[in-house]
Amino acid sequence: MTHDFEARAAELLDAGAHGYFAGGAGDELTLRDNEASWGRVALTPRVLVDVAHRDTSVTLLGRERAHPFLVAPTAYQLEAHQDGETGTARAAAATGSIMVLSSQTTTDPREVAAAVGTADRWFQLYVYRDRGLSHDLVAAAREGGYEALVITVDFPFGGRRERTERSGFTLSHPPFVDGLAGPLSLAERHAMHDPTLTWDDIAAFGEASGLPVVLKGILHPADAARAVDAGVAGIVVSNHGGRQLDTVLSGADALGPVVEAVDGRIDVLVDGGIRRGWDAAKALALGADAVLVGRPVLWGLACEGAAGAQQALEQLVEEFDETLGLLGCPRARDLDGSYVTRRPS
Ligand SMILES: Cc1cc2nc3c(=O)[nH]c(=O)nc-3n(C[C@H](O)[C@H](O)[C@H](O)COP(=O)(O)O)c2cc1C
Ligand SMILES: CCCCCCC(=O)C(=O)O
Repeated sequence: MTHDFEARAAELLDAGAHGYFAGGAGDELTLRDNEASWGRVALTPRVLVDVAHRDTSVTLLGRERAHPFLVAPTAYQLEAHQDGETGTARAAAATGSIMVLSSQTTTDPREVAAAVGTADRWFQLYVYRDRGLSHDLVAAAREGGYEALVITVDFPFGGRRERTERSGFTLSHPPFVDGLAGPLSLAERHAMHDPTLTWDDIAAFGEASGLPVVLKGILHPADAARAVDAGVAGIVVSNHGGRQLDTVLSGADALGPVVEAVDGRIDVLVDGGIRRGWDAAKALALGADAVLVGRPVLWGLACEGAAGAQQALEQLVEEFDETLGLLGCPRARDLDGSYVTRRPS
């Protein structure tokens, strides 16, 4: 059970690493609301529908995928378990999930790719002040056969992560990027991010990489519309797992207006607080094309390496399939607003 992994990981990980992985920004109101807000969306099932056979597949960036779950990019996975990013990639491959590898990976993107052959993989890009460094990361991603570039746009600089600071997190495994930039302290690592990044910079990375671009960290419908105009292939509605600005809107609450603004012109993904298969069904009913999952995979990895990460993903997919059946909507593609109701607050 993913909740068991969460509890066990808190015991297994040292306090520093656990504080970093689990923590959010400020008073962690958004961190808590990320999970709570899926609970405010109620499922409204239909009955007497033949659900003997269910189809969990969705289409994303023009390709059919077995189910709507992606592994969210999370940094420093060797701090969670010796299987690290390679273990997570194996788990993703075994479950037909797209792995999104972080720019702050502790394993060379090409090594991660080599461990999973032709399995689907995307690369998450941080645009650093040193643009050459970001272009070097893109080059490594290209060599590793990553199929899309997920540019994170909600990190002009790091949020106020008080739990991480209190926990005394330090890195014992140097991130891959340190091999390009030199060893960095945590403060220097924060300072690498480019606070001058604007819409004008996005196209350059798309053109240089030749890969479809997905912008991660959109909450405002006006930014979603701007992303469509910028020519990207998709967006991720995300508040970075509650780790950037506390009290911002949850993914679940931001999704509807964003979907409306995008109006089907590009793919819309969402993350934050998705812990159960039925949360993903709600996301699709509200108009998302797919969902990303961060901490549940990390907790599985921390407890049992690649096998634990795989178990966490398998549980989500299984629950999603069951939800389609019990909801009376046997095809994931048919989920729409008629299957959800906002709980009165
Ligand atoms: C420990 C940790 C590290 C993260 N590292 C990154 C990262 O390197 N790049 C990025 O775009 N997002 C990063 N995120 C944010 C996740 O991609 C994702 O948006 C978030 O975790 C989703 O919420 P969830 O953990 O509730 O599923 C990180 C999140 C966590 C918890
Ligand atoms: C320590 C600064 C870099 C953090 C990059 C990873 C990340 O996005 C996170 O949320 O943590």
